[in-house]
Amino acid sequence: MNSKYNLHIMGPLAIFLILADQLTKWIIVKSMNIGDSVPVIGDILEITSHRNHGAAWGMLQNQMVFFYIITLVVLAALIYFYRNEAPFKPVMQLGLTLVSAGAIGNFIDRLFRGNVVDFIDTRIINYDFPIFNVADACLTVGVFILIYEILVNESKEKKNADI
Ligand SMILES: CCC[C@@H]1OC(=O)[C@@H](C)C[C@H](C)CCCCC(=O)CCC[C@@H](CC)/C=C/C=C(\COC)CC[C@@H](O)[C@@H](O)C[C@H](O)CNC1=O
Repeated sequence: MNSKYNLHIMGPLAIFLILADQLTKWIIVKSMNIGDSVPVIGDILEITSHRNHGAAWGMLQNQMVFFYIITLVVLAALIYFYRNEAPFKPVMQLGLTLVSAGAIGNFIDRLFRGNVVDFIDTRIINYDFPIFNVADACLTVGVFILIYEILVNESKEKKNADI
């Protein structure tokens, strides 16, 4: 994992995550009615068939054109950073790959379904977290990896500057 772009790893990983996201959503659409819920781990984790016409927490309902534009801008930014900031930085490449796969997964839903299929229904420490999907999980983990990478890099650069 130390070639300049590691595309032989990140490419297949992105494709796998997008396929996993689309396959899980397809199974939910085909096998459950909207609102159906199946307990997996007590009431901590359930599979609930849900549709979101907005963004996280249902923000900006039915603003599909806005979501298309935002997603394309996000993807363009991710490609730019991958080419210009991520060479020889596998952790940053991983974060960018996860965010890209998540954005594409939800983009496919918005384009062909007009909404996003959600089904992972968790209750974390009694907080009823919004129902989400594999693409959201990729986006969120990818965002945290990028935040970590940027913070770690900044602290390293400061240390080098102090020497
Ligand atoms: C994850 C980003 C949301 C995702 O953004 C996308 O598609 C991107 C590519 C395009 C959006 C139009 C633009 C980004 C808006 C920014 C945003 O929203 C800030 C979010 C912060 C984030 C920390 C990074 C919290 C996390 C929340 C959730 C995820 O929990 C794991 C709950 C998900 C449920 O509300 C679920 O119903 C959502 C539904 O699936 C549609 N998903 C989206 O809009």
